[in-house]
Amino acid sequence: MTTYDLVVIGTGSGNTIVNQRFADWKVAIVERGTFGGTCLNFGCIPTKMFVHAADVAATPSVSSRYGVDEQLLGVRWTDVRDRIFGRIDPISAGGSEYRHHNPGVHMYDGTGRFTGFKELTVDNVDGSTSVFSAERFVIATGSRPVVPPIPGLEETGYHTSNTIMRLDELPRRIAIIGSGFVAAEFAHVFAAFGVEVTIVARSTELLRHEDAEVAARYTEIAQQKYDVRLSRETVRVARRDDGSIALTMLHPDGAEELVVDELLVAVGREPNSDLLNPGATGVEVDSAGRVVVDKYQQTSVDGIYALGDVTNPHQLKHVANHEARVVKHNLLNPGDRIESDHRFVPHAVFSSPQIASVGLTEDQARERGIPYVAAVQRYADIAYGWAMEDTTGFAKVLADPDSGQIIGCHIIGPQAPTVIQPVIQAMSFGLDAYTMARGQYWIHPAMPELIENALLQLDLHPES
Ligand SMILES: Cc1cc2nc3c(=O)[nH]c(=O)nc-3n(C[C@H](O)[C@H](O)[C@H](O)COP(=O)(O)OP(=O)(O)OC[C@H]3O[C@@H](n4cnc5c(N)ncnc54)[C@H](O)[C@@H]3O)c2cc1C
Ligand SMILES: NC(=O)c1ccc[n+]([C@@H]2O[C@H](COP(=O)([O-])OP(=O)(O)OC[C@H]3O[C@@H](n4cnc5c(N)ncnc54)[C@H](O)[C@@H]3O)[C@@H](O)[C@H]2O)c1
Repeated sequence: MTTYDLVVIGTGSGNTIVNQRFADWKVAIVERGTFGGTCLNFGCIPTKMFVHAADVAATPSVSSRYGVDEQLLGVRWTDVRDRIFGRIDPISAGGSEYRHHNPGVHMYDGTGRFTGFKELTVDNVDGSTSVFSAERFVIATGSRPVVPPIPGLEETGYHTSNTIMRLDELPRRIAIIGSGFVAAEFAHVFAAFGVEVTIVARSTELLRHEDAEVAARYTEIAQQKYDVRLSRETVRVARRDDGSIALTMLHPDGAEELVVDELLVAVGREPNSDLLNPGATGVEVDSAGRVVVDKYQQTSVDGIYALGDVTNPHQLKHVANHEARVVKHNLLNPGDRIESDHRFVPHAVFSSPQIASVGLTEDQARERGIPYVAAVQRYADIAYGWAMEDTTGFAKVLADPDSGQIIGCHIIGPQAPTVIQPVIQAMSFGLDAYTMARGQYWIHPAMPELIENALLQLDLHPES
């Protein structure tokens, strides 16, 4: 049986590990799907390219507030789509080509599953089977969309984030089941392109994992832009004779039907650990199906590491990238391993308006009995907010009242994912709120003044 020094399973973030530093290693990479994984092909990158096009399409709807009258003449969906995938598909194909022809790496195109201790069997896409062993493995198999067991869903047909961006034409009406990241981002994209969007949420508000005030503000704004159905349980989906799709939903006051042309299911993602049969090599998996790792990203088996969505509750690319760097270091330096740092994991929702967050929400701080002071700064009260005529956005900062250390920040409004970055930096490097606010220049009148002003409003004692 062939034995490798290292086998990486999954070509999303896992692919970034193998570089020239592994030139002397005998390495194999296994991939069952599209080379490059979720972020490149089905996730972060194409969605944000669609979001940018949507932001452009939405501009005329607000331009008159500046005294500029614009008109949206049309959205050429296939041109939007083909520009995006015309850029992405060649990157995926190029990466695949490189790996298949790189003499230092053996590429297996198929689904890997453990069949013994440090033994992997790959069911290759060409129908053959390969069995090999390795000293070290990296499990980087990611996650996939959850498909809820709604009667009629399979027979009717539906989209997930894997397929929705490749539609042949824009539908007139779309329903999105779910109320998280994917629902918020695609609601913006499709609505900006002129599609009638209905969000069907089980919860009483959208983006309910955000800070309560942010979730409430987003829900309020979404209700003005989309048809938002809260507290709905979809109990049946059916295809009608005219090709449209009927959803039957229960709500606290009874039942209702919704008819649309396309259906997007966006109710979360589950780890791809089941296909891998990790138990056969002794790798532990938790009750949510996540591969269990220690602070070095090592699984319960010496020499088998895991990273990204298959192991982490934060299903985010920057987290997978960070963990890939840790795993790479630990593979190359087994005597001097480093720990991954999950102290301040930020996230952003590229919805309309945009949202960004790091650290504790107010509810979390309260529930954990952590003392804090909070301050809120509205975009409407900073100079750049005047320029944008923003009336709904704000930043909330939470800090320890005694040390001034920032413990959380939550922003809803223009460029939130960019505006929050200095706060992530301050938290990561232990900079207190007052020093952060007064120890540097803040370019006037730029948007980060939102953060400066929020920090200065914190009731810190003593104010150093
Ligand atoms: C629509 C959408 C938008 C997103 N937007 C953002 C964003 O803006 N910012 C952000 O930070 N994150 C975003 N994410 C999340 C981000 O894409 C993921 O967190 C990240 O891609 C996970 O990387 P990974 O390497 O863990 O897994 P992946 O990139 O999914 O790679 C796993 C690979 O393993 C392969 N595989 C699985 N099982 C096997 C097996 N048994 N054998 C062989 N190969 C296997 C899969 O085919 C896949 O190619 C988004 C996700 C989605 C769905
Ligand atoms: N900007 C970003 O970073 C970005 C964008 C998209 C996706 N992602 C990642 O991908 C993950 C998956 O996104 P997502 O939006 O699918 O999941 P999500 O976890 O963000 O939200 C899913 C929502 O669906 C609800 N839900 C669950 N079952 C339901 C059901 N049967 N009917 C109706 N609602 C139901 C949940 O309560 C939850 O609020 C995210 O958690 C995130 O980690 C990140």
